[in-house]
Amino acid sequence: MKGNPGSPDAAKVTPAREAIIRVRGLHTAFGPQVVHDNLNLDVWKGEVLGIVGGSGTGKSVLLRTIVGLIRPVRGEIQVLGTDVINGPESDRRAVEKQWGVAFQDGALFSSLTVLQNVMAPMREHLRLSHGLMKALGELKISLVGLPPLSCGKFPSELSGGMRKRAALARALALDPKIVFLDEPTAGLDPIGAAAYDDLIGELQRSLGLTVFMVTHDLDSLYAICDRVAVLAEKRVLVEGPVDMMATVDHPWVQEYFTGPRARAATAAD
Ligand SMILES: Nc1ncnc2c1ncn2[C@@H]1O[C@H](COP(=O)(O)OP(=O)(O)OP(=O)(O)O)[C@@H](O)[C@H]1O
Repeated sequence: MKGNPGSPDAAKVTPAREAIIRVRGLHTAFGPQVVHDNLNLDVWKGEVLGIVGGSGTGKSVLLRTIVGLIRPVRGEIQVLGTDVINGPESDRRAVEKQWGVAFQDGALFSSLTVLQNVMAPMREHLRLSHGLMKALGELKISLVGLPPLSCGKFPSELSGGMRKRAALARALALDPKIVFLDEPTAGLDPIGAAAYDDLIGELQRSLGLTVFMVTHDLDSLYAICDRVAVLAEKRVLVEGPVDMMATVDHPWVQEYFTGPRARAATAAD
């Protein structure tokens, strides 16, 4: 198993792959509450990385910190080689166009239609004609498996699963290199969740995306994740392929990856 990049033996065991996201010495806190303390993480180009951990271990905070919604107390985060914490704002703005984010609840603009939602990042970052943005928006919407009819619907007129797909279409609006997903299958029935996993896997392969996915869904981990990073004790406790997690000697990791739900997910894989 690959060690935490902060560990002394990391250089020996880390394969020569390109880190598209590199987090070093991250310290995040809300007042007196420390969420991350000296957290290190590498996300490899082209992988689907699942971020797991008990409730409140800081998975969503990590995602939100990487995409610039939360300012850490200290630490370094490089995305595509750009220092997004301490570098110039213009560099951050440039790299921001290269990622898309789909939040758990979709976080779609309720007063905009699905198509207008998908076109919103294009309006902000691209200088294209309305017709071209509309055509691109419709393309993204079909890419995530939504019917053309959904283009004119408002988020409140969609099912939960459709809202998640619409959020994904918006995350793909600018042809990003990296997609951040916060609990993408939460609230979906098992068939809907499996279909969403298939979609992510297919998009990752066809578009060459790197996917950073916060999840509690063991089925997703086994179905589409190349690697898993476990958050515990305010840091990345361990990272490596999902089928190696059962060998990790840590109570939470053992319970999570060898419990009955894990056995069911492995059997279904
Ligand atoms: N904006 C905020 N202000 C204050 N505290 C926050 C804020 N956002 C998160 N926290 C706290 O940070 C901790 C980590 O939250 P986070 O949402 O990252 O957990 P999580 O690992 O994603 O949990 P879950 O699996 O339950 O979603 C929690 O204790 C939470 O209350």
